[in-house]
Amino acid sequence: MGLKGTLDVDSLKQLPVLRTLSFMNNNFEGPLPELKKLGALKSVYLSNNHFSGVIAKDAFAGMLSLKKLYLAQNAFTGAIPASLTTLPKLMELRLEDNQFGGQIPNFQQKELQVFNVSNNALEGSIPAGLSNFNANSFAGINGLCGKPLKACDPSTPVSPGPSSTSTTSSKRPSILTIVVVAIVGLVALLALIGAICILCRRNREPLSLEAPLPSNLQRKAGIKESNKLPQGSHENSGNNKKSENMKLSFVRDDREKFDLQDLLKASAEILGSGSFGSSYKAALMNGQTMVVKRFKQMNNVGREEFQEHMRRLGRLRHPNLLPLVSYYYRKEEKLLVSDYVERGSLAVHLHGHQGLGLPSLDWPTRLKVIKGVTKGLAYLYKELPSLIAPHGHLKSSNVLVNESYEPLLTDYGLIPVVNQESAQELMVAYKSPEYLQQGRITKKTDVWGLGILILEILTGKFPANFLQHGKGSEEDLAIWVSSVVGQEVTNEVFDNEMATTKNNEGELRKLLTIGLACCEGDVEKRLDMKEAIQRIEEVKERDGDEDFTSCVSEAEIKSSGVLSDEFSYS
Ligand SMILES: Nc1ncnc2c1ncn2[C@@H]1O[C@H](COP(=O)(O)OP(=O)(O)OP(=O)(O)O)[C@@H](O)[C@H]1O
Repeated sequence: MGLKGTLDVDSLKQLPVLRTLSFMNNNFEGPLPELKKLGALKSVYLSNNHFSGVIAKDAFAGMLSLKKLYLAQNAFTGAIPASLTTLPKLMELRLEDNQFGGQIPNFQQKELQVFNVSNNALEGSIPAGLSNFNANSFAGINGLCGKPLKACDPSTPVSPGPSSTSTTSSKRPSILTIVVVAIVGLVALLALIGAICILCRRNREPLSLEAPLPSNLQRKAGIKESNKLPQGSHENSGNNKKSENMKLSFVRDDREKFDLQDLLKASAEILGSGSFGSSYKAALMNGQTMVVKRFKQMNNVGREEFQEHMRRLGRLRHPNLLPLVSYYYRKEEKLLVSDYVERGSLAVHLHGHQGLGLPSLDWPTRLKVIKGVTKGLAYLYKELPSLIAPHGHLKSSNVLVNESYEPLLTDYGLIPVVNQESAQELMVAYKSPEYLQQGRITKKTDVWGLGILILEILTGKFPANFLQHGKGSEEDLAIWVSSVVGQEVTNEVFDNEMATTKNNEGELRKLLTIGLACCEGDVEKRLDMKEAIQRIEEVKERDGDEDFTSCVSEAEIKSSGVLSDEFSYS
């Protein structure tokens, strides 16, 4: 568009969900904008402008989500910033047609798929981590050597660590390298001695985590850590029982471990405040992004029983369950840690998508979500037979969706550990008609939750009680459900953003009828989970579909064990 001038990053900071920035093919000038102020960016396209000058070494520090960076065809000079080598998710880097000098920093990211530094003034050897790229990625640079280009002269400096900015000639750096190596060696030795001293001291005086870094989880969340915590290792080697009990406990073996300290120091962002407390997104330095949910009312059982229950939840494995990764136990509060799911919750996709510029969910996607939720529930029923309501807190904000819109249930299986009083006040299971009328929860309580969810997905209406976080709104929900039940099923009932056609009308109605049967107030008349699953699996995307869809679904169910003979809720 021929835009020119400089970019005002500070004004863009007011767009917290901004993920992609593109000003390619314009006439912007001046130094590289301070992109790290927009730390959540995933893609930055600034190629073919007039940006110039040296880019600071740490210009990209902390941009842990950055996947694509296009700065080609500008007039940048100086070294390629070393902080680029620390970006865990970097997949595409295009720096061609600039005047970058010095050596290429030591890129080692395995995800890197596109890399181009051609037509710059670089020199030295190509780092081993880049040797698989095509020679075109390094074209037009005489000073470079090593795979995929010609072999290096023995005197050529080996690719430097991330902080090198050397622009010296090919002979002198070898002396420089020796000096650098000597200094690095000395520093390493001092660090080792320092570490030994610290370790010795730690044995006597456990480290306190009272020194929060700016913008870390501890400060944002106000998580109290008055107790002394165990040392860096998650496998506490000491016999100190108190320390043993203060560690972050992993319930899965297949996950890279991290410490509570790592979590507390991670840069954090609040995802939202639910009925129990807040959930935080924490970006760890090792590239993992986790969600930490704080629970204050979770003292229904003692420590041992709590731990046993967490281990039980940790053993669950199903494509439609968000796995619990680890937890932290403290008498006053518990933290449950799971993976961050980029696409967020079903609630956002159903009710908040317009504000975020997301498309509304179409009918096939909604059907897929309902089928996935059903499979996840069936699995919970099979694996947690001792729980009367194995999920217990089913609602659209507790259904996350992955990249392919496969639903992932979260906050499941928590009724046994949540304080009874709070559970009654806050958890969806306790809003069921049978609880409100007879004060009981049954094996069909989750079916009722499923029914509400189906109605919510089909009508696009937000059950009022969810808006109010479940407080004092039982009536609203009941009225809402019965008002839907009372209506004749006409097409107006359906969310008009679903873009339905004549072809799928019959199937939509079929599903709505199932949803209503799941919401039947009389528990005896309500579908049980097995019936609900079978009937939902029979729903197809379109009327008149060949039996193909249902055959596939049945095969899927069988392979997941959902409809096996042992499957029974009685
Ligand atoms: N692992 C996750 N990845 C992405 N978003 C998440 C994750 N866990 C929770 N969220 C979202 O964060 C927000 C806050 O979640 P939280 O669980 O604290 O509250 P809630 O689901 O609204 O209510 P409740 O406390 O009753 O479960 C919700 O929008 C939820 O969908």
